[in-house]
Amino acid sequence: MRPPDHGRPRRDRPATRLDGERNLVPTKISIVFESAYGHTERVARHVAKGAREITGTDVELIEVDGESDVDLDALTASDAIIFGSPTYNGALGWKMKRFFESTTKPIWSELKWAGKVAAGFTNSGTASGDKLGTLITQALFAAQHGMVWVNLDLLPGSGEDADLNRLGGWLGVMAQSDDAPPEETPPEGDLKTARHLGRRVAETTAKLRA
Ligand SMILES: Cc1cc2nc3c(=O)[nH]c(=O)nc-3n(C[C@H](O)[C@H](O)[C@H](O)COP(=O)(O)O)c2cc1C
Repeated sequence: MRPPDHGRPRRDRPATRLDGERNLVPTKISIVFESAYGHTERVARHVAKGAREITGTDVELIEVDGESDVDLDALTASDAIIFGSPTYNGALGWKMKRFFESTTKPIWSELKWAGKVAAGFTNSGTASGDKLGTLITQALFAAQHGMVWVNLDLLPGSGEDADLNRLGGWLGVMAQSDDAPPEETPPEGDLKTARHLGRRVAETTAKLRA
């Protein structure tokens, strides 16, 4: 019996891994986020930074304010949508929920976002803080829309501030802010993880478009 060939290069088709030099497929990624005090916004900016490292990726940051409606046509024109929210009471914030519900009639009823790439991130005050509740809600929303969820392909960090995947999550980015202002927290490891997710979404989106 032949051993599995996971990870071996295939010679019968061109390599599909894309990097900054080789991504010739232009893609558009929208990052829709909520943030009351700026910590989740900082995470969003690092997700954007990672995505922009992949040449040809156009990134737009859209903050939901709970009053104005998000331009759903702009999102429909995107190849990928990344969702970000603080965790409040173990779930996502109401502004994000309001945005989710605003898509049901105009978007979900015709499955207009089916096939788009999706991913998510959250920030909360404590290390766990039940952040998973937020990420699960984001992923379920994407699933109901027929979107393709991108997770984190990372081993867990050991909890040190600079560790990639410091808090050991896989469904999306988990970040932690304490009482310090957003200039000081979340720690570098969480921001690094956010950049990683941005790059991974951009690479995956370009591969799917190619
Ligand atoms: C109403 C409320 C509920 C909260 N619930 C949680 C929680 O369940 N878990 C947690 O770790 N932090 C919780 N926090 C802390 C927030 O998650 C944290 O302040 C927030 O992520 C900061 O993000 P922002 O600066 O983007 O608003 C809560 C804060 C508020 C105001």
